[in-house]
Amino acid sequence: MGSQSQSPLHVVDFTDENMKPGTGAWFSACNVVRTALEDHGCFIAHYNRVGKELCDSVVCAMEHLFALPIETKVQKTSEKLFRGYLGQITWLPLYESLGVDNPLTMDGCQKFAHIMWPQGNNRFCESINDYAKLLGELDHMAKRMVFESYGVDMKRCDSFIESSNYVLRCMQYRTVKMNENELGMHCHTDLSTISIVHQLNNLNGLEIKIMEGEWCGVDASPNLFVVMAGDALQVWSNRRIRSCEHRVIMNAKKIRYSMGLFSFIDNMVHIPEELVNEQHPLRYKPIFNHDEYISFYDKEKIKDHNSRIEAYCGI
Ligand SMILES: O=C(O)CCC(=O)C(=O)O
Ligand SMILES: [Fe+2]
Repeated sequence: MGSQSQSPLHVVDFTDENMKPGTGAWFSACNVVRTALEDHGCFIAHYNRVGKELCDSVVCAMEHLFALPIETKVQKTSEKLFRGYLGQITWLPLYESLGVDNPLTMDGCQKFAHIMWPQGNNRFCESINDYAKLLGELDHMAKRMVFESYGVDMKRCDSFIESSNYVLRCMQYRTVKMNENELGMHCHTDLSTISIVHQLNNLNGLEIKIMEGEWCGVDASPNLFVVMAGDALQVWSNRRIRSCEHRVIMNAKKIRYSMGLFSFIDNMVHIPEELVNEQHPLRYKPIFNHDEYISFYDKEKIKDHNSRIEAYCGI
């Protein structure tokens, strides 16, 4: 399964209160973000706004959620891919997940909670919504940094953010039984623009592919979040950024909980002209329909993300 190596992943410090647009700290962080996304499709955000206490209450919410009977969990269905209940998958036996649609709004959290607990569950909704909003702020900052680092107008970034929709996927990995494979989640790229992944209860497992055959583990901490480029950001960036290949190896001795905030675009995605020049000729059709791409993924089942993107919008 390839070897582990010392972390070459870039870390961006979001704990500095003075790091605001226009400052030197912001400017240098933008450069690190761009280099990291171009090199590995991801960076590690050191972000302390969630903190241990909120993490603990979200872990508690996850324990209650996944302890519900399967018949209840399967009630969360969705027309959209990967947003309903996923579990009992023969080739991914350790994995179970549930997607909360529109988690940045209290209404989204309540709609989800009502499916799981018809009488409602305020405590669950409050923790999940507080947590998702903080991840949402990180998502917005990451997008601003990406746009700024390529010199793309901030108004374009604001409309990119405004036309984003989010799902918070709550994930549980059970421990392996004797002689069972430790693969928690196969190697893949996400279909999102940006995904933020958090190893919620401090158990490692997430690995990033840094080169063919070389994997790099990510340390779990309440303050470390992996910000990954998805396929849609690869297209938006005219393939300057590559979408992040990752997997989960489940060698923990306890149930592992992780969270992913995935963002998608409602409108068309336009490749900015700032990203196209002689050195970087246009690689994809300049207008990309994110929903249509997800349907294409579902229908065509092309595993390799570069071949999939190429087949959908290559020129
Ligand atoms: O559980 C994790 O750490 C990552 C999960 C993941 O990659 C995904 O849901 O797309
Ligand atoms: Fe993923």
